[in-house]
Amino acid sequence: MEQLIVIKIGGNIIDDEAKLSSFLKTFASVEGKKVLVHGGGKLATRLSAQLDIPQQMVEGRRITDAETLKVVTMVYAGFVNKNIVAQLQAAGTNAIGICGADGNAILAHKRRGAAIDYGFVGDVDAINTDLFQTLLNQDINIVVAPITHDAQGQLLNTNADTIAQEIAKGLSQAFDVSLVYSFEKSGVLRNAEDDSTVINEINPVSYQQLKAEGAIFAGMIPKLDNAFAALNSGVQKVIIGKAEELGQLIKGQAGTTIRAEA
Ligand SMILES: Nc1ncnc2c1ncn2[C@@H]1O[C@H](COP(=O)(O)OP(=O)(O)O)[C@@H](O)[C@H]1O
Ligand SMILES: CC(=O)N[C@@H](CCC(=O)OP(=O)(O)O)C(=O)O
Repeated sequence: MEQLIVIKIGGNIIDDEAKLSSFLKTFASVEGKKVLVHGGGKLATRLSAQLDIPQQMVEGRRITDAETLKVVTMVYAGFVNKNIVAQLQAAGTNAIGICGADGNAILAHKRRGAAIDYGFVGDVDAINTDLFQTLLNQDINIVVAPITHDAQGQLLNTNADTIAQEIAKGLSQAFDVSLVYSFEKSGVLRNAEDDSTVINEINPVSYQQLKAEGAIFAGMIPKLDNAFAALNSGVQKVIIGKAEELGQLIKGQAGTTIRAEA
């Protein structure tokens, strides 16, 4: 099967003009079919503060009220998405920027049954694989913002790590998919403050141990949960590592490789 790389770019890189620009140049030079998923949570939080809209995160998920939904849509599906596409055009690679409502790319429903009310947060129901395949077959890179829709006119906010996992999973019938979570650190670290402590491989058993020891915490927990979910649903390879090392990550020469079995 033909290869497809789904790459998620972390919030701290999005927030750093120089790092983002360098990452996008590397991304543009990667051969083959690619999807880039981004968020922009830090910028959304900053803009909300400027607009006096209080923000609350629960387990890495933003409680999204009606005003916050407007901010995140403007930030993710607006500035961040279009800035990335413009930079990819400048780097000589064609790209199209979409959110989940565009071309019915990602259908979701408002989260239900949770102990707390997350507001306009969406859980994914379906990826429009035909749309992704049509664009990829035209050699157009797809840049995806983490805003979904429910087909009833409601936009929803969905975590970007989850969007990357769902796209990777959805396209794994048609492609041999590698999923790369790139962010500001060198991989999953034994000591989250020490970039020299990269763990080369993680499996479900070592994951539970590292979590129990407190070595894996915060945003890394949902990231790894998404990584295992992808591997258990047909995705061939999942790698977590440094955005600056994208080339090596894709070749499996850097970062942390996630394994479905011990
Ligand atoms: N063992 C670990 N190794 C690396 N990062 C970790 C670890 N445990 C927790 N983290 C935290 O997880 C964060 C990454 O999660 P998150 O901020 O959600 O990702 P992203 O940058 O992709 O949006 C890191 O910035 C780091 O603070
Ligand atoms: C529901 C939910 O939490 N959505 C996320 C989407 C953005 C995101 O995931 O961005 P980063 O990857 O930059 O953190 C949020 O609004 O923060």
